[in-house]
Amino acid sequence: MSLSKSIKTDSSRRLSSLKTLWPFLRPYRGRISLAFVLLCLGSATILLVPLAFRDLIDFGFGQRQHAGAGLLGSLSLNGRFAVLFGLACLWALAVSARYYTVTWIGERVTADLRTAVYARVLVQSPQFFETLQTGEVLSRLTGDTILIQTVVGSSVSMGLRSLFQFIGGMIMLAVTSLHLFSLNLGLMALLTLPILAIGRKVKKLSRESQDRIADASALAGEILNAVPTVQAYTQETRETRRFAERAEVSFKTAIRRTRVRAALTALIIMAVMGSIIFVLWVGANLVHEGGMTGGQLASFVLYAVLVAGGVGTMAEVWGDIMRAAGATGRLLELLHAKPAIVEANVPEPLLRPEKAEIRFDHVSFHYPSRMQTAALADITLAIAPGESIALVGPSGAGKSTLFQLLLRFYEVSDGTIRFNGQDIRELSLQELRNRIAIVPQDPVIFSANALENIRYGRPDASDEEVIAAAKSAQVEEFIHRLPEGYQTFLGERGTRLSGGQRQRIAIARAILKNAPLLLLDEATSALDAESEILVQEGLNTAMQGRTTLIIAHRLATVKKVGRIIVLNQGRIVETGAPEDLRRQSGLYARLASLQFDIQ
Ligand SMILES: Nc1ncnc2c1ncn2[C@@H]1O[C@H](COP(=O)(O)OP(=O)(O)OP(=O)(O)O)[C@@H](O)[C@H]1O
Repeated sequence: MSLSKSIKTDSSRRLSSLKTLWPFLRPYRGRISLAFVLLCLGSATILLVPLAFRDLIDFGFGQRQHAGAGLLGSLSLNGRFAVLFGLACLWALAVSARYYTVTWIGERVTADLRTAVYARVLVQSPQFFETLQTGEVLSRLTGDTILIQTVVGSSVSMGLRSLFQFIGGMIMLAVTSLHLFSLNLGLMALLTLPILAIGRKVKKLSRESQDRIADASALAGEILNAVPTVQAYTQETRETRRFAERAEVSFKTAIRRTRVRAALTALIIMAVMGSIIFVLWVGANLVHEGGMTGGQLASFVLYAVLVAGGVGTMAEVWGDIMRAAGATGRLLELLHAKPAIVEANVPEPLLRPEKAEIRFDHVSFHYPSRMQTAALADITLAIAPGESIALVGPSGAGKSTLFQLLLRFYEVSDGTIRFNGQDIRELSLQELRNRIAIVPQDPVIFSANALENIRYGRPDASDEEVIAAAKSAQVEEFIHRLPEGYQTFLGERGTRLSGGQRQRIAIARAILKNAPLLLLDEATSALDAESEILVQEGLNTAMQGRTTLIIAHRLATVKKVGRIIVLNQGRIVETGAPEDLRRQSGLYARLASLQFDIQ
C-alpha cells in the first residue's frame, strides 16, 4: 500500500515537473492549437474508415437490394471507392500537416530550452563547476533536451491520437456489436495482467542495459582523452581488456533483456491474434445465424485493431513521457541554479574607469569546499594606480586566489576589496571584469584562427589593432612560421601550439583588451630565456600607465617591479622593494638565494 503510494507520488512529482515546460511552450500556443485541430481531424477520419469498409462489404458488393442504405446512402460502387479514397487523402493530409507542426514545436522548444540552460550555466561562478562536471552539463544539454524534444515533438501527439483512437474505437466496438465487445473486453482484461508484469521486467532490464552501456562509454571517454599516456606506458592491451570486460557485461545484460522481450512479443502476438481469431469465430457464427452482417463483422475487427494499436502506442508513449519528465527535472535544476555571486540590485557606476586603484581591507577567504582552512587570511594591501607589484611565495600560498577574488569569481569571506575606492560588490560584474585583463597560468585557446583568438580580448578591435597587440606580445615571431599566418587554425584547445606560443597569444589578448588593471599569473613561465626577454619588453610596454599584479615563481622576472608582496600560507609575510627584501633574512631572501645562487 505504502509502496504503491510512494510510486504514485513519485510519478506525479515527476509529471508535475513537465508543467514547468509551459513557459517554453506558451509562445507557440497558436501552433499547438493548430496541431490539436489537425489531430482531431486525423483521428475522426481514421475512425470513419471501418464504417466505409462495412458499407462497402454490405452494400457495395453484398446484397444489392440494400443499396441506398448505410453511411454513404445511394452511392454507386465506384462512388463508394471514391469516398474511401477521399478519406484516405484527408487522413494523409491531416497526418502530414500535424507531423510538420508538432515536430516544428518540438525542435523550437528544444532550441529555446538549450539556449536558456546554456546562458544560465555560463553565468555560474567556478564554484558551480567544482561540483558539476562539464561532461554532465553537456549530456544534459544534449541527451536530456533530446528526450524532451521526442515528447513535445512526437510522443504527446502520438499519445493523444492513440487515446482518441482507443476511446473512439471502444465506443464504435460497443455500437457495432455489444455482444462481441463484452467478449473481447473480458479477453483483454485476462491477458493484460501477465503482459504488464513482463513489461515491467523488460523495463527494469532495459535500464540496467543502458547503465552498463554508460559504464563502458565512461571508461572509453576517459581513456580516449589520455591516449598518449596509455601508449607511453604501453597499457593498450590492458585498456582494451578492461573495455572488453565492460562491453561483455553490457552484452549479457542486453541479451537477458532481449530474451524476456522476445517472450513478451510472442505472448502479445498470441494474445492479439488469439482474440481476433476468437472474435472472428464467434462473429462468423453470428453472421451465419443472421445476427450480424459480414460488413459489421469486418468493421468490428478493424476497430479492434485500432483499439489494440492505440493501447500499444499509449504504453510506449507513457514510458517516453516519464523519461522526459525526469529529463525536465534535471534541466530545470540547471535552469534555476542560482549563481553563487549575486550582483547588486542597483550597481554603482565605476568612478574614474580609466584608472585602477586597488585596496584589500582585512580580506579573508575560505574556498566553499574547504571551509576549515583559510586560503587567505587578513590581507591588507593598497596598490596605487599605475603601480606594478609582484606576488611571490611558495606553491599554495594563495597568490592565484587573490586574482580570483579580484575578478569576483568568489565572494570574500571577510573584509572588503575596493576598486578605485568602491567596494567591488557594489559594481556590476561586467563593469568590474571589463576593467581587468588577465593572463592565466594555463591560457585557453579557442578552436579558431590566431587572429580571432587574440581578438577575443576585445571583439570590436580592428585587424590592425589585433596585429599591433600581437607584435607587442612577440606573437609575430612565430606566427609567420605557421602555414597560413594569422589565419592558421590553432586546433581545439590550441593543441597545435607549444606552451610558450599559447602564452604569447594570451598576452596579446590581454594587451588588446587595454584594461587599466593587468593580472599576470606566471605569464611567461613557459617561455625560453630568449623569448622571455622579448615578451617581457612587450609586457613592459603594456604595463606602462597600468596597475599590474604579477605572480611569479622565477624571481628574476620581477626584479624590476616597484614592490614585492611575499605570501605564505594565505598571509602577507613581507613587503618591500626587491633589493630591500634580499637584505632582510626572510622568506624572499631564502627563495632568492636558492634561485639566484644556483644560476
Ligand atoms: N577551488 C578550490 N577549492 C578548494 N581549495 C582550493 C581551490 N583552489 C585552490 N585551493 C587551495 O587554496 C590554496 C591557495 O591556492 P592558490 O591557487 O591561490 O595558490 P598559489 O599560491 O597560486 O599556488 P601556485 O603557485 O602553485 O599556483 C591552496 O592550498 C589550494 O589547495
